[in-house]
Parts: sequence; C-alpha cells; structure tokens
Amino acid sequence: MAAQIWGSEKRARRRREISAKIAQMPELHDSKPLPFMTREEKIMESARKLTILTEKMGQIIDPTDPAELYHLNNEVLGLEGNPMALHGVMFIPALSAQASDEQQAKWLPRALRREIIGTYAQTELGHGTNLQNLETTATYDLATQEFVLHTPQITALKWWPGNLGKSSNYAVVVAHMIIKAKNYGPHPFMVQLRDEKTHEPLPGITIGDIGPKMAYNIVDNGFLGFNKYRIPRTNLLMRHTKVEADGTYIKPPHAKINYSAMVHVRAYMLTGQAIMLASALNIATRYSSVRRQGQIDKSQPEVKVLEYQTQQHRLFPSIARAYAFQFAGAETVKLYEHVLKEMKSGNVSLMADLHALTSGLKSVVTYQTGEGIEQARMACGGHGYSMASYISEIYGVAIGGCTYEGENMVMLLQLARYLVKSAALVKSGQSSKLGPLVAYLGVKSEPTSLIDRIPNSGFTEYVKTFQHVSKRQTLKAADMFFGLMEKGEKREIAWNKCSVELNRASRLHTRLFIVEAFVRRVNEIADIRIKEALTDLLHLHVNYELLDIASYALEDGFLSASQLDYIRDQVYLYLGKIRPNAVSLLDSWEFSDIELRSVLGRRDGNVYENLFKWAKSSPLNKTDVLSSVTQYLKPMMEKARL
Ligand SMILES: CCCCCCCC/C=C\CCCCCCC/C=C/C(=O)SCCNC(=O)CCNC(=O)[C@H](O)C(C)(C)COP(=O)(O)OP(=O)(O)OC[C@H]1O[C@@H](n2cnc3c(N)ncnc32)[C@H](O)[C@@H]1OP(=O)(O)O
Ligand SMILES: Cc1cc2nc3c(=O)[nH]c(=O)nc-3n(C[C@H](O)[C@H](O)[C@H](O)COP(=O)(O)OP(=O)(O)OC[C@H]3O[C@@H](n4cnc5c(N)ncnc54)[C@H](O)[C@@H]3O)c2cc1C
Repeated sequence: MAAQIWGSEKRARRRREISAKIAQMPELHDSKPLPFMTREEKIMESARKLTILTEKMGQIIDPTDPAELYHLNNEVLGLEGNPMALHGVMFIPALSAQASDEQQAKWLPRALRREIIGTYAQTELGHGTNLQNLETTATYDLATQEFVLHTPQITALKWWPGNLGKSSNYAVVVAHMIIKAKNYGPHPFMVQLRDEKTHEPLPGITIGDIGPKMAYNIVDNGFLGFNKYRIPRTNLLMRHTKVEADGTYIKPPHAKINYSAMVHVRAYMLTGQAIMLASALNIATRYSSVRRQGQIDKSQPEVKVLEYQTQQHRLFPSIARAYAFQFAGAETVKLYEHVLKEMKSGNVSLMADLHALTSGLKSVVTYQTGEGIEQARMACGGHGYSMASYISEIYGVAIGGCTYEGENMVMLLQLARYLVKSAALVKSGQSSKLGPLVAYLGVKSEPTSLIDRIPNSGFTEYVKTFQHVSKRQTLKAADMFFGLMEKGEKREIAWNKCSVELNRASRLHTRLFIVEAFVRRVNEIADIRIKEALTDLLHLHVNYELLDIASYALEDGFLSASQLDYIRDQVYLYLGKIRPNAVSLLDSWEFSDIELRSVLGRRDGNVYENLFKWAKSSPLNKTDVLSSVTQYLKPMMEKARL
C-alpha cells in the first residue's frame, strides 16, 4: 500500500531508508518537544538542524530528488516551516521558470549551494489577490540602465512573504514595471536585500518580521519596503519578457507566464495537504483504537471508541479523501511538469487548462483537508485539544493553504471563468472544441441516474452521476450569467451576481476530477489485496461524496429518494467494511514517530504513559510553586483571609 501512496516500491523503500537513517542521527531530532519552545527557540532549533542538513544531506538523500527532499524536510524540520522554506518552494522554482539561461547560470548554482537564501515577495499590505493593483513600482532609468524599486505608501509594503523577515538575503520581488511612463504590469525582479557578509539590510531597504501567526511560526513571514532602491536592468527575470537597454519591451508568449511560481506551489501543495490530512487521521485513528469509553452492549466491557459508527463516520470518509487527494495530486504534478517543459520551449497552449485545474483543486483540497483535520481533532475528545496530539498545529498549517497561493473563493472563480467559456462552446454547438477535462460538458446524459439499477456497473454510474450534476450546475450558472448580460447588466456586475453559483460549479467539477483520479488509480492496480482494500475505500468515497452533494442530483430528479437510501446504506456498509483495515490504511503512509511529533498518536499505543510523561516535562512543572502564585495569587488569598 505504501507503494501505491508514494508512487512506487522504490519510493516507499527509499522513504523507509531515509527515516531509518534519521532515527540514527540524534543531532537531527528535536532537542525537546516543539510545543514547549518559544518562537525564538523554535527558529533557532530549526536553523541548527538546517545547517547540519546542508552538510549531511548527501549522506541521507539524493538532493536532486524533490520527493526525497520533501520527506527529509518533514521528518527533520517538520511542518511548522523552517528558515529556508520559501527558498525551495518558490524562490528556486521562480528562478528556474522565469530567469533566462544566463541569469540562471549566475544565480541558480549559488541558490542551490545555499550561498544565498531567497524568497518570493509579491503580496502587499493592501493587496494580495488583485495583482493588477499591487503598488510597488520598478521604474526604468534609461540613463543608468537600472530599475528603481519604490514603495509609494504604507499599503505598498510587501507583507507576508515567508522567510522575508529575518532569514532571506535575496528575493524575487513582484513590482509594476514602468518604462517611459508606461505601466507594463506586474513583473518579477531578482533583488538583493541584505549584505552578504553582515546580513544587515542594504541602504534603501526596510525589512522585518510580521509577528506571530495562527501556526507556521518557525517561518519569519516578513514586511519589506523600498526607498528608491536601484537594481540593474538585467535583474528583471528575462526568460519570457525582455527589456532592452534602450527601454524596448519584448512581451512574453502568454500574458500570465510570470505567474508560474504560484502555479508550481498550487500543483505541489495537493500532496502536501494529503500528507497533513493523513497525519492527523493517523493520530486520531490510532488513538481511537486504544481509547475505551462507554459500552455498545451494556453486558459487554467498554469498547474502543473506533467501534462507534459516529466515530467511523467522522474519520473514514476523510481517510478516503486523503488517498483521493494523494492520487489526484500525483496526476497534477505530472501534468504540471509536462506543461512546464512545454512552456520553457515556448509552447503555452496548456497553461489555461493547468491554471483552471490547479485553481479548483487547490481550493477544494485545502478546504476539505481543514474539515477532516478538525474532525480528527474532535474525535480525540479532550486529548485532541492538547498540543500533545499535535493536531491543532497540523490544522493551523494546513488551513493556511485556503489563503496562500490565491484565496480559495478567488481561485474557484478562476476555474469558473474556464467553465463558463466551456459552457459557451457547448451552447454554440462547438462541443468538439472542449478540452479533455471538460469534454463531459458536451455529452448528453441519461434522463436519470442508473446507480443501483445496473448490476456490476462498478463505478461507472457514479462517475456519470457526478458528471451530470457538475454539467448541470455549470450550464445553470453560465445561463444565469449570460441571462443577466442579455438583460443589459455589465459583465463584471453580472459575474458578481452569479459568483456563488459559479463557485458551486467549480467545486462540483473539481470533486468530479478527484473521484475520477481515484477510479483511474484503482483500475490500474494489479495486486489483488491492495485493489480490494482501495476498492472498499473508493466505494465509501463515491457514496459519501455523492450523499454530500445529493441536493444537486435530487432537484432535477436525476436521483430518486430510493437511490439516495441505497447510497446512504452503502456508506454505512463500507464504514463497517473499512473498520478492520482503518489503522493499517493510515499506518501504510509510514509516518515515523519523529515525523508525526504526536504524543497521542505514537506507534506504540502507550497513550496514557506517554501523556503523563509529556505533562510532567512541561516547563511549568519544573517547580511546585510558580512566581505568578507567590507574587500575585498567594498575597490575594492571604489578603482575602484577613
Ligand atoms: C514531491 C515533492 C513535494 C513537494 C511538495 C511541496 C508542497 C508544499 C506543501 C506544503 C508547504 C507549505 C509551504 C507554504 C508556503 C506558502 C507560500 C505561499 C506563497 C504565496 O502565497 S505567494 C502569493 C500568492 N498570491 C496569489 O496567489 C495571488 C492570487 N491572485 C492571482 O493569482 C491573480 O491575481 C488572479 C489569477 C486571481 C487574477 O489575475 P489577473 O487579474 O492578472 O487575471 P484575470 O484578469 O483574472 O484573468 C485574465 C486571464 O488570465 C488567466 N490566468 C490567470 N492566471 C493564470 C495562470 N497562472 N496561468 C494561466 N492563465 C492564467 C485567467 O484564467 C484569465 O483567462 P481568461 O481571460 O478567462 O481566458
Ligand atoms: C501562511 C501564509 C504564507 C504566505 N506566504 C506568502 C509568500 O511567501 N509570498 C507572498 O507574496 N505572499 C504570501 N502570502 C500571502 C497570500 O498569498 C495572500 O494572503 C493571499 O493571496 C490572499 O490575499 P489577501 O490576503 O490579499 O486576501 P484578500 O484578497 O484581501 O481576501 C479577503 C477576502 O476577500 C475576498 N475577495 C478578494 N478578492 C475577491 C474577488 N475578486 N472576488 C471575490 N472575493 C474576493 C476573498 O475571498 C476573502 O474572503 C502568505 C499568506 C499566508 C497566510
């Protein structure tokens, strides 16, 4: 199963080897539990491990393999981030995709050797989503052949970029490029921020940390201001766009090609989210198979809480989602790598499809991951609320994904643009022009769903039902939009008035893609035992998801009430079937105790001993009487007794 999750036998084996090596290297372990550290201590601890990794990485992993790097990162540095998180996730990808060969030769080897640390500075205090209204300017000075970076007012301060505050000395900065008083829109520039020897900010640069956040606090998200700060013309990233010495602008082959670093993260973060969801579920499911509370049959002893149907219903559909996200994520990364290769050689024809797909997936996956993690936390009762479970930290980090790389509502609306264009093709009889991901919009569906009507139809009728509701909602939202415009509404106003319905269409389309990715994967599996276990999980997935969106299929009578009863019964049937495999389905992800960082979810299952040991090690328990008591509470009580 690990091979299915991680993509191949070899990958699963390598993960085990890497975990085993790390287990033997105490210098790479947390020196004490992270929840007992201050933010400064965590940052220090992370930097300590990071420098050891830089020395020893080659002994543990193949540093050119992103999957091995990611695993090493999760084990040693953990999900709360590290001082170079953005260096690998965005700085290097931005340089790789947007710098010219000559620029790459100058900067990439230095970045890869970690001679310099970089980040991606785009968002500002006043604008994140609406890139067209960013305020930082890069004005070309023809006389010196330099760009002058400037922050015209407080709202133009860069705000949020990870590791910008304290760790990075370089950044890819996005600024509006102005040449001879003409604004060419946001463009990426390579900018040095700090002196390479002293790490002091360079003159003209104001920089710092934005303060503690809901989670992800090892990362020093930062602010940055420029006071007429000059950089050479050749620091504009020039793979696709060029500015010649005389100020001549050569436009890129696609207007949004400079957005590629964002698409990169959107494509890769899906598996990151799946891992966080599976981690939280692993903790909760292990704990639920140890925790005994109450009786189902009063004549019998107390049961493991995992025996309760409500507990299974809380956890198992999310287990199915974690697998589904992992499989959909793997497909998306493959597509991304393909499009990136094409893009580098000038073929931009697939960019729109990739953008639409990743926008939808990013939104649905992060939202459902957050839901699943929070349910996992509640499923642990009181102990879920303790940092000993570590689930609240996992939640805090994962939920950030709903916001970063494009706020979810906004990204769903990006997919909706693509769906509406596709709907227009269908309506004008040009269905043959539809891309493969939306081809179903042009296919006529049966009048009613055939779920429960055709024996041994596998998952086909489920997929057709998802297709039907997605198509119907897309056409309905598009009709609403076109209708408003026909009535004379301005395009943007009409769009806003339909945006809730449009986003519903985007979610349904994305959920269809996820279901199809799961079906495709199960169909490929040769090992009969693995296929059986995953088929059970897929049954739970299709029935649970369909029940969740049933109102869309009921409103036009595509599903009947009796079919809905059947679907509901299937959910209960598969909850029971999955119960014996539940812990194994999560243990198959092979997270080590080091990586999970959860006292509650340790592999040994000694929950109570581990919790008591953990509580005793709390810094508050170093002394029996705290100074808060001697200084304040004791005098208060004494005064009251007089
Ligand atoms: C195995 C290895 C595993 C490795 C795993 C690593 C995974 C990591 C996992 C966890 C790690 C956690 C790390 C956390 C790090 C967090 C880092 C966070 C960074 C950031 O947040 S950076 C800032 C991100 N900011 C945004 O995303 C801003 C969002 N806004 C936008 O993107 C845009 O403004 C917009 C798209 C909403 C709108 O842009 P614009 O106004 O310019 O365009 P429109 O007018 O709306 O559309 C016009 C047209 O363009 C099309 N379009 C838009 N974007 C694209 C694109 N990217 N590609 C192609 N086409 C695009 C759009 O669809 C329109 O087309 P049509 O006119 O409809 O045809
Ligand atoms: C953990 C974390 C890490 C980050 N790292 C980085 C980084 O490394 N580099 C970087 O540059 N940035 C980074 N960011 C910033 C992040 O990319 C932005 O916060 C994000 O893009 C959302 O933009 P915003 O904050 O402007 O939200 P806003 O756009 O102000 O969103 C507020 C509300 O307005 C709604 N809204 C906005 N526009 C529309 C619209 N057109 N239609 C409908 N509704 C709309 C949204 O849906 C939301 O409900 C990070 C953020 C976080 C939380």
